[in-house]
Amino acid sequence: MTTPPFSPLITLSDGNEIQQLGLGVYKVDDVTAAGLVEGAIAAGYRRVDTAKLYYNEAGVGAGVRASGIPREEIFVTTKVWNDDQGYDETLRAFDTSLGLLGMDYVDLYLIHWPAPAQDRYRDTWRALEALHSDGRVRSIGVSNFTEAHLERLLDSATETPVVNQVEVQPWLQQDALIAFNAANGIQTEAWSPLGRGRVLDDPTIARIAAKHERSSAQIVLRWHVQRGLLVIPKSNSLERIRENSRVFDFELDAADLSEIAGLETGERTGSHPDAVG
Ligand SMILES: NC(=O)C1=CN([C@@H]2O[C@H](COP(=O)(O)OP(=O)(O)OC[C@H]3O[C@@H](n4cnc5c(N)ncnc54)[C@H](OP(=O)(O)O)[C@@H]3O)[C@@H](O)[C@H]2O)C=CC1
Ligand SMILES: O=C1CO[C@H](CO)[C@@H](O)[C@@H]1O
Repeated sequence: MTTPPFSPLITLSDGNEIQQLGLGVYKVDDVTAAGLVEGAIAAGYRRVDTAKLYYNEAGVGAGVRASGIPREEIFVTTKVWNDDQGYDETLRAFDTSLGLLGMDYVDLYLIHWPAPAQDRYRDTWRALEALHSDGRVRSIGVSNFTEAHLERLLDSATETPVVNQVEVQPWLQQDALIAFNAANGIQTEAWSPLGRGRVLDDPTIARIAAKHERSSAQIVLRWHVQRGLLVIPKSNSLERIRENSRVFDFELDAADLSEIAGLETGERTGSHPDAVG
């Protein structure tokens, strides 16, 4: 029994539509990924976020096929890893990813990190533009780009990235970067939206959860949704995957939003973009 899709669609600046809430699969092994993706699609998910780095592109592709839902109704994101940056290297890495996925196109291809010490992200971006123009990638974007990286990229780019996927969670709210992205027509996507599970014990979140009779995860995901961000929570449990999808039937009020705004500490659960690659 397949549940109908639950997620609202957001229109990207290239005109393509993307489900606001999708499934993240970092640290899900290849075999598990196939079953989880199939189960998530049965539960109404229509979007999966993977990467070469996650070593589960084959499992994601298998799960999509096993779901029985037509390929064009599922949105698949993958990413070029730091070791594959550069024009020719990226084209080769993309072919490998596509082969592992067992697909003939990817919906969204991202530069995983700017890796500024390598200084190859502008060449990498040219490869993404080529993949976009030949139709093998529907939308192109970046991940972990700061304002400075984006400004440098935009100086030489023909196309503007449509998505910037960055860490956003209640301790790292990224107001300035989200505003910069929006001013440039770039949709912000929140990775580790649950702070890798760590923010779920926050007493403020727990209090708001009790008030709405929801779980802490649902409160945090609803906060992302109300901020207009794309969001990709990960879980290894189908029960939690279903729980994480039930965030479109209640609303946080102004007092809740202002309490969550007060949780900003600047604490990252992942690395700073200048420190990777
Ligand atoms: N572009 C980038 O550089 C990055 C991208 N990402 C993407 O973002 C996705 C999400 O980020 P991720 O780092 O996985 O972390 P998340 O913030 O999604 O948190 C995942 C953790 O929260 C737990 N969890 C999930 N749902 C619930 C729930 N309802 N109740 C209690 N605990 C819950 C999971 O445990 P359990 O699995 O046991 O349920 C897991 O430990 C990744 O999977 C990946 O796709 C992530 C990091 C970097
Ligand atoms: O996508 C990712 C998952 O998490 C890793 C560890 O923090 C990151 O390096 C990577 O970007």
